[in-house]
Amino acid sequence: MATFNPTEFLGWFKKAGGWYNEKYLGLKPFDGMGYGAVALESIPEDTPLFHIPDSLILSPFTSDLSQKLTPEEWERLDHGWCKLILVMMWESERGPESKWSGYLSNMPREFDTPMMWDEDERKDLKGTDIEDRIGKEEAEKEYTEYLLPVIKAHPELFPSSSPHHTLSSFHLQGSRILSRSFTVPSSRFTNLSKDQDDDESHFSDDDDEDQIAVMIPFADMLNAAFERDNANLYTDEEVAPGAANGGAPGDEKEFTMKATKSIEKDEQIYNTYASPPNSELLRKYGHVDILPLPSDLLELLTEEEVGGWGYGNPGDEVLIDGEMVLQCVRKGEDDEKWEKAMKKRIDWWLDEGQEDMFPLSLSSEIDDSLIAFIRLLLYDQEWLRAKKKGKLPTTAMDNDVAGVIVRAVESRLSRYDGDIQSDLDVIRSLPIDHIPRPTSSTALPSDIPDEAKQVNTTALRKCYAAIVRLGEKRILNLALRSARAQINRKRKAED
Ligand SMILES: C[S@@+](CC[C@H](N)C(=O)[O-])C[C@H]1O[C@@H](n2cnc3c(N)ncnc32)[C@H](O)[C@@H]1O
Repeated sequence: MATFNPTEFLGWFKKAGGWYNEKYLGLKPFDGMGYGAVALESIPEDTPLFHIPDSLILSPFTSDLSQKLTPEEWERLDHGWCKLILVMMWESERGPESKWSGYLSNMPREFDTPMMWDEDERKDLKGTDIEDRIGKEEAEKEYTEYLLPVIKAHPELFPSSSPHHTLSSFHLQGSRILSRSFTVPSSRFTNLSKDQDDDESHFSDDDDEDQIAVMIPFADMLNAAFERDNANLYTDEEVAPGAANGGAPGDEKEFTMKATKSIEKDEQIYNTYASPPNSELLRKYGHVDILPLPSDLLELLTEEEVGGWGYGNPGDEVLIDGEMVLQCVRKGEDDEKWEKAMKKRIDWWLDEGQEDMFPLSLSSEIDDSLIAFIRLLLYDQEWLRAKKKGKLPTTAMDNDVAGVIVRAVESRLSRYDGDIQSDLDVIRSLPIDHIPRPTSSTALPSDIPDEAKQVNTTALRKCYAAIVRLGEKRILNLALRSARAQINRKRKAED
């Protein structure tokens, strides 16, 4: 992250039409977090911190790249983040001529997400929810299939000698999008051109449904940590007229970052990344959240699971795959007829807008939708009622449901190589103060000398992977205990 130059970035931002609250907000490095925003004075709640006109958002709609390609070429790029990545490559290629030059030249060039780990390091993620979601091979296929043909066909836009559109540049831009983009309705941009074109014919209602990833300069300078957010990004409809810019709103649409609480001088200004579990934090951003776990959560764990290390991410989750649940419902050798019957039920479930991945969290309650899904597969009565009334199955836990949960969780646990003890050994090999984690004004307690905080990258990656595994195993063990307790309760009642 050493490429960031705050003076250059802020100068570019203002010149390009953005506004920020110079009285209250500064940018400075935070240990283990790269740069972030800091309160220069005590900030009252609701204070606008900066705002970004829509035209300053870097997106396939705001860049001119689409006009340099044929409509067919542009259409063919309509795949995942292909358009945005190519736009970022081309705008980087243009250097100072690009409207986003001061933004792109100040973006990080190095990432610590598992996508960038070597094969050995990635093995530490075996069994976790990240294991199958890194997607390196799929991403590279996307580069070869969709981007490379356009890049090769347009040497005037993408000169062959340039470093800006190689495979490694593709990974760089992809990592930037993964960790810094915002999702907005595409109608925001299509309506923009609608107003300009004064032609409504080619805008359908469906446009409102589409969400696209875009890069919002400055908004992506804020770090985040579990339940520490004190600022939020608002669209203009959500901001009172005249609040932004400290005065009259501009003619153009814009996004505004506002303080959602009063913020003390020198405190870090945090946005929210929606408190994802550590597996998602690591996959997307390359870090994990560790906090001292509150006593009510610690009480749910055994002494062995806490292991003298009472930290974790209270927002942790493990996903149980519907396919695995189906296999656990299967009793012995089922035939083709059974498969077909189950497929019907699962199709119905999905048509009802339900997910087929079920989150378990650090709680003794089992997710209602997992129970309902199991009941749908287990009981013909539930299926007939569901189909007839168009209602989801009930969410009552009984012995058979608990039995399926036990089998599914045991099967999920068997995917890891080691046990909780081995994870704790890796984690405890690093002093807690050497693992980046947020305090209010700096990332690490300031009385630790800088040299002592230096941790080698491999050791930190190993530790992050172990923290993800530990968080998941704690949750799975807890779910196992809850389901077994249900079975025991029933047995006792029967006795
Ligand atoms: C949206 S950017 C925030 C700005 C970034 N720190 C920078 O210097 O450009 C997200 C990245 O910031 C870092 N980050 C954010 N919150 C963090 C946290 N709680 N702990 C460690 N790193 C964090 C991670 O590297 C993440 O990928």
